[in-house]
Parts: sequence; C-alpha cells; structure tokens
Amino acid sequence: MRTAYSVETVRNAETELMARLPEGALMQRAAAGLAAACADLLGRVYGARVVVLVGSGDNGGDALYAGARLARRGAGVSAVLLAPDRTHQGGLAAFTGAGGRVTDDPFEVLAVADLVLDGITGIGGKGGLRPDAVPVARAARGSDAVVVAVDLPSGVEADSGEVRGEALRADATVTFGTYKPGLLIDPAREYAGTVRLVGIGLEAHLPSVPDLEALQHADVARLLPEPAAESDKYRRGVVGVVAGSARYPGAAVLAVAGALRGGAGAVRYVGHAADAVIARFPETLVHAGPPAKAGRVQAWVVGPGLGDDEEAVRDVLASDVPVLVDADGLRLLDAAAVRDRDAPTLLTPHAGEAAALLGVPREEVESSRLASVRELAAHYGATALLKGSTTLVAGPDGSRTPVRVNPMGTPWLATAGSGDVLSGLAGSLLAAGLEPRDAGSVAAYLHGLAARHAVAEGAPITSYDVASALPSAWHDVTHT
Ligand SMILES: NC(=O)C1=CN([C@@H]2O[C@H](COP(=O)(O)OP(=O)(O)OC[C@H]3O[C@@H](n4cnc5c(N)ncnc54)[C@H](OP(=O)(O)O)[C@@H]3O)[C@@H](O)[C@H]2O)[C@@H](O)CC1
Ligand SMILES: Nc1ncnc2c1ncn2[C@@H]1O[C@H](COP(=O)(O)OP(=O)(O)O)[C@@H](O)[C@H]1O
Ligand SMILES: [K+]
Repeated sequence: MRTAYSVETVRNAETELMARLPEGALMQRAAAGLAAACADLLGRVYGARVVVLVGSGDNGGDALYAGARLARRGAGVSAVLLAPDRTHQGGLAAFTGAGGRVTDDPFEVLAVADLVLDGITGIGGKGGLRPDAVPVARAARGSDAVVVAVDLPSGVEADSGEVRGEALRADATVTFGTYKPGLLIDPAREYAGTVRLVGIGLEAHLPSVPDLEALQHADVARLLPEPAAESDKYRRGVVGVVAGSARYPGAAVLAVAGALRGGAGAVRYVGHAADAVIARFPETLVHAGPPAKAGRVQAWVVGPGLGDDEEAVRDVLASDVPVLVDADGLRLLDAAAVRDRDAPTLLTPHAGEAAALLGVPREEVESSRLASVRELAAHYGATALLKGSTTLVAGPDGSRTPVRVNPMGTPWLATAGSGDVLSGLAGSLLAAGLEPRDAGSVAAYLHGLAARHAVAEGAPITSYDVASALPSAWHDVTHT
C-alpha cells in the first residue's frame, strides 16, 4: 500500500524527528537522495549542465544542497535565486563553496541545461507560481532539460491536488518522507511526472492512519474473493443488476459483463433488456421485475442506462443488502432514503453526476476531487467513488478511514460504457462480501489494469474489451 499524508501531519512528524537529530541533518538526507536521483537521470554527472531554481524557503535549501553535491561531482551548476534576500543561507554557502555559480541571467543558462532542479516551492507553497517565477518556469519547461521537482512540482497544492494558477510541469519528482496527496490526485499529479520517494526517517513518526492510500497488486490480491472447496454459486454471492432500458439495452449488457467477472457466483438481471443480456451472456439469471420479487441477492447494482425507472431505484434502496447506485440511479436518488439505510450504499458518480449531487459546477468537482468525494460521502452517509482521470473512494466516516486513490487508470478508459462495466464489477465484489470501500477501490484497480491489458493487445479499446480483459487482470494481480 502506498500512503500519503497531509502537510500538517508531515510538519508534525518533522518536528518530532528534528528534535532527535543534529541541526540540518534532515535536509542533508533529503539533498543526498535528491542528488542521487539526479545522477541516475543524468547518467553522467561530470560535465553535465545543471540549473537550480531557488525559492525563498527550505525547498530552495534542498535544491541548493543537492546542487552542491552535483557540483562536487563535476557538474557545472548554476543557481537562479528568485528571492535573493531570502535565500536559504546554509544551502547557498554550501553551493558556492562547492563551486556552484549564482547567475543573473536565468534564460542563458536554461537554454543549454541538461537538468533543472525545481526548488521554488514545496509543501510551503500557496497558490500558483508568482509572476516573477512564471517566465523562468516557462523557460525551464521550454528547454530540452529534464525537469526534476524537489518534493512537489512548484505551484500545485500539496494537500488537495488542486492547481490554482501556473505550475511547473516536471518529468520527475523526488519527494521526501512520504507521498503528499497532490502527488497522487489530478490535476496536480499530471505535473509530477515519475515520482520517487526518498526515505528520510520520517516514517516512524507518521500516524498509522494516512490521509490517502493507493492499493498495489499484493493488496488487491489479498482482498479478492477466491472460491474454496465448499463454495457453491450462492455462497460465492449473487449480484442483482438493475440496468438498461429499451433505449439503452447496451448498458445492461456491459454492467452484466463486469458483474460476471467480479467474483460473485451468479448474476441476476432485472430490467427491460433481458433479451440483449441473454443473447450475449446465457449464464445470466433474468427476471422481468420488480427487483423485490427477483429472488435473493447479496448485493444490488442499480442505474446504468436505467432511464426514468424511479420505482426500481426506490425498491432496491429499500432492500437490506449492499447497494451500488450509478448513472441514472444517481439522478433519481433520494438522499434521505440513502441515509436511512442500514446496509451499506456505494455511489459511483463521474464528475458531472457528483456536481449535480452536490449542487456545484462540474469544474469545481474536477479541480477539487478530494474535498468533493469526502463531501459526497459525508452528505449521503455512504461510500462514494468519484470516477475520472483520478478515481477516489471515500467512506462515510470522514478522516477515520483513508480515502483510496486508484493508481491504475488509463485515459483509454474514457470510452462510452466503461463506467457500466465498473459498476457491475464493483457490485459483484460487494456480493462476494467485500466492504464498499474495498469493493470500489479493488474494482477501479482491476478495471484500470484490464484496460491496460486490452490496450497492450491494440488500441483504441471498447468497454467490452475492458470487460473481456478482466480475467487477465485478475490473473496478473494474483500471480505476481
Ligand atoms: N517537512 C519535512 O519533513 C522536510 C522538508 N524539507 C523541505 O522543506 C520544504 C518546505 O519548506 P518551507 O516550509 O520553507 O516551504 P517552501 O515549500 O520552501 O515554500 C515556502 C516559501 O515559498 C514562498 N511561497 C509560497 N507560495 C509561493 C508561490 N506560489 N510562489 C512563490 N513563492 C511562494 C513563501 O514565501 P512568502 O509567502 O513568505 O512570501 C515561503 O518563503 C519541503 O517541501 C522540503 O523540500 C526537507 O528539507 C526535509 C524534510
Ligand atoms: N482521462 C481518464 N483517465 C483515466 N480514466 C478515465 C478517464 N476518463 C474516464 N475514465 C474512467 O472511465 C470510466 C468512465 O465511466 P463513466 O464516466 O461512467 O462513463 P460511461 O457513462 O460512458 O460508462 C470511469 O471508470 C473513469 O474513471
Ligand atoms: K518544488
């Protein structure tokens, strides 16, 4: 599991740790890791041309100490001081002492640089880059140099992943002690490039519950249901899918396609697209409706392509098993009915649907995903899975449980119907007994991985290809 902590938590841990260490030791650890990462990226340090962009805080200090280390190994290192009277003094002394030069023509050195170290702002940055830094950042990005962000790309919000103004896009980010939420959440994540975590001893001082966590293969493998000798289809769980309409029969087929590959023992389909479902998947148990009369299920999925069947949504929400609500189901949702449920509910909106549920503009959800997913979960007393370029899953109990961020997406998933596959898959995992936060995050992980497998066979991919690649994603996760 990869974990991320907020700035406040990082600063508290730093204070505890610094009290036990000699002055400056932490910054030296950070600078050593940073210089080593730069050396890896450069291949050959001797003779390389490096430019260090230095802001007014400790982020600039890290960059200067790393610059000093590279200068000692024979690189030609120039520093651009963006706030000359507030530059980190110890860092500057080490830098010049090692042969580094302070330049007053940033554009001249940036034009020929092999590597740029972005030490303008780290966890102390607020808002986008300030006007004096903008032309320098643009020249760095416009050069042929590899841009390495120190701790975080300058100009992004560490805690939320928001980008409120201009930020410097990095090819790689070397972050210290722990990931920060912004390194894992779009839009900031896109600015970070490849992220390398450098240990500085902070780990032991961080609390056990992070703000954010990202599953890895081994975590998913542990959570996936596996049939045992005593299993039968009912014990493995039956998932009911209420989806599709005369107008959108395909949504039903895709949701069932996801559900059949999610580990439940059987899929029960209820709705108006039974013929289309059976034609593609004869193994589905179909029922003409209403859901309450369909027979026992261990979890329901309601909503993909459903049209205006409000009664079906109400019927399903009245059940005493876990319910996943997606797409049209979200439009027809009664918040009080969700809050009153005893069994868990999982809501799976994309940004537009989340915006409608929260009564805010879509752009607001897209720019502040973490706050939005938390607010949705709190408001509905449910687990919320916010889809999009970064998929986030938040539980209803606030900061007591970390928000899960999906590391496995691919933009190829932006294709019609892929959300229907995800809802069926997540519902199937709910029926197999996973908790809603696990079901949602495991589904998003497998869904993204399946899309990557499908892309490896040839892109563009369809949603049906994603569903078909789920067994190979499952195998990948459980055999590595
Ligand atoms: N914590 C740890 O464990 C460790 C931390 N370490 C390092 O310290 C870093 C944090 O250092 P930090 O606290 O000095 O803040 P930092 O990121 O340098 O920026 C603050 C300065 O920038 C300025 N500024 C603000 N916004 C701005 C903007 N938009 N555009 C331009 N300027 C802006 C602001 O100025 P002001 O607002 O006062 O004018 C202030 O002076 C951390 O990221 C890591 O690299 C490691 O060495 C070891 C372990
Ligand atoms: N740019 C992107 N990068 C990664 N994943 C994406 C991107 N855009 C969409 N997705 C994923 O694709 C799926 C789309 O679901 P949804 O918006 O419900 O579409 P549909 O209604 O067509 O099924 C979600 O799993 C979402 O996270
Ligand atoms: K930075």
